[in-house]
Amino acid sequence: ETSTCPPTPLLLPTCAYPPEPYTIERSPGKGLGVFSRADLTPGTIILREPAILSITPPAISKGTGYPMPMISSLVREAYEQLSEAAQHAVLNLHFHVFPGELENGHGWEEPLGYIFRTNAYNTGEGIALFPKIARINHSCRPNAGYYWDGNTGQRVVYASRHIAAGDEVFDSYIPLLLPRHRRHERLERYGFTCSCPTCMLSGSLLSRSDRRRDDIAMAFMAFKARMDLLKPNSSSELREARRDAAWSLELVDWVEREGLVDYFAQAYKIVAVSHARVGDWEMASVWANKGFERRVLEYSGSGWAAEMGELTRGFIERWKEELGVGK
Ligand SMILES: C[S@@+](CC[C@H](N)C(=O)[O-])C[C@H]1O[C@@H](n2cnc3c(N)ncnc32)[C@H](O)[C@@H]1O
Repeated sequence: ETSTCPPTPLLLPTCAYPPEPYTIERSPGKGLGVFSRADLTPGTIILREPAILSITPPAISKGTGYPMPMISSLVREAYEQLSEAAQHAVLNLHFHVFPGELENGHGWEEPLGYIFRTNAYNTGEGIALFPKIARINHSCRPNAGYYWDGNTGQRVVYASRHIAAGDEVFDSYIPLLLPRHRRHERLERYGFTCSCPTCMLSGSLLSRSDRRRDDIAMAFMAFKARMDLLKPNSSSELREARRDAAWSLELVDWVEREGLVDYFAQAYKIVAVSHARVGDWEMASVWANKGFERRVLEYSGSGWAAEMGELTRGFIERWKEELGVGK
């Protein structure tokens, strides 16, 4: 069971898992779900899958939705090209319809459009269905992340934290830096109310979590404006930069407490850059390296991993200069 490695390379140099470290089973209250068959360390690839049906949607202006009848007919066209087995796999997918929607006649009289709305993911060029990945349920504290690998034309799902054998694999369908009521609004189109550990909090624990997610979103925005690496020019600017550096560590604490693994790298980068601004090259190097490790774990071939690697190398050079080593 554990001897054969998958044909596609794992990020990890050794393969201690069965070829497919997941299974698709019933998940109580959630329909089908994907479950881990082994203890998975962060970064382990769980699933790679090419699209079974893909469309290139028309360009839309930001903030407006796709014209649904048009999407529906693009999906229908693509569906007609599929083999019978592939058509069967598509029609087998779960879909959500709002009461009365089927009768309203907005061009979605058949399930294809609804199947697409409930299950499709973005690829580099379009929107597509992946029948196995479509079985992954949502959590606001997910244990899996994903990316589109344009080189192989596959969507890749990886463990973003440790997943024990038998655990359900969850990704997130929505942005997570929102309080619970706003996350639930975003999830309405999927027809369920999330009951993940974060959504099940109540009283002061829930308000704390909601506030933290809001605060993290605001802190990310505030830091974005200060990531220019300019050295402080006056004693007041230096004081402010030192305050930022201390605050950045608090931001990491919030992100880690919320278990928002998808945002760790972003928070670590903020700590690194904030400490670089005040000339603390040791802290800058250590935190940039943490961010780099995280980016590599998420997707070693990404531009973000390359960028974080560059930043880390630069900070380490400055640290070495300060220590007078490597000359
Ligand atoms: C992309 S599908 C996921 C796989 C689906 N469970 C199935 O049986 O095919 C999305 C649907 O799964 C269900 N779902 C996903 N996450 C859920 C959750 N946290 N709690 C309850 N239902 C969930 C909802 O019915 C949703 O419309």
